Amino acid sequence: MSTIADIEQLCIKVVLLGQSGAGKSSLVLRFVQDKFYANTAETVGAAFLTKVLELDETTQLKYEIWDTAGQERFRSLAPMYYRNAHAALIVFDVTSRDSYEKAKGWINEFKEKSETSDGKVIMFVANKTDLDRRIVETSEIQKFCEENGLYPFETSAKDGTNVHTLFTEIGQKIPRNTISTKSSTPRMPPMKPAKKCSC
Ligand SMILES: Nc1nc2c(ncn2[C@@H]2O[C@H](COP(=O)(O)OP(=O)(O)OP(=O)(O)O)[C@@H](O)[C@H]2O)c(=O)[nH]1
Repeated sequence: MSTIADIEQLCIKVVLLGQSGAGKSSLVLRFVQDKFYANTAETVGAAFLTKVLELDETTQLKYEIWDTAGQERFRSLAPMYYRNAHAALIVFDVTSRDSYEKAKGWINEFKEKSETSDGKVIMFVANKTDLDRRIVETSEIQKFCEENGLYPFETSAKDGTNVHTLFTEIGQKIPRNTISTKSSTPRMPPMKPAKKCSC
């Protein structure tokens, strides 16, 4: 019957890495809930959030997002969260050179230790671009990304600039053959949630 649809769900694992205060949790909350909080509690260990986007009538993209804690005392936990991730968002605060330098330090660690197969996507995310006391300039970031094969992205979790685009681009850049899929059982409209994937 034409009203029965098979919904395929593609699951991608995304991890956020970067110094404490860079705005990792704020970016995730902007994407998942479209909210921003001026005062946030520091992340302890990691937080896990999901969001499902409809790609078309028969395909959903499920983001399984690990928002890691930036405090140094949690650093040794990070491999648990970035292992087998399809994509990493390495985030820094454009008003802090220290935050930028710390972000650079995450790149090799993720490249070498994430154990993700082909098609690893690394977004180098310059956050807090709404602030006028910016220190790390776009030209410097672009040059660094060109030299290191990264995708540069400028965002503001506060005003929402580029946040949705950042996450949708991740979905587009990850090669489809590296993403696990699960077809839901056939179902009738109105739509029920698709069967959960196991990745
Ligand atoms: N102006 C501005 N402030 C931001 C932005 N993103 C985050 N903040 C603020 O920066 C502070 C830290 O943000 P968080 O999202 O908690 O930072 P985090 O990287 O998750 O920090 P940890 O959990 O400690 O690793 C909070 O006060 C946020 O409100 C932004 O884009 N613009």
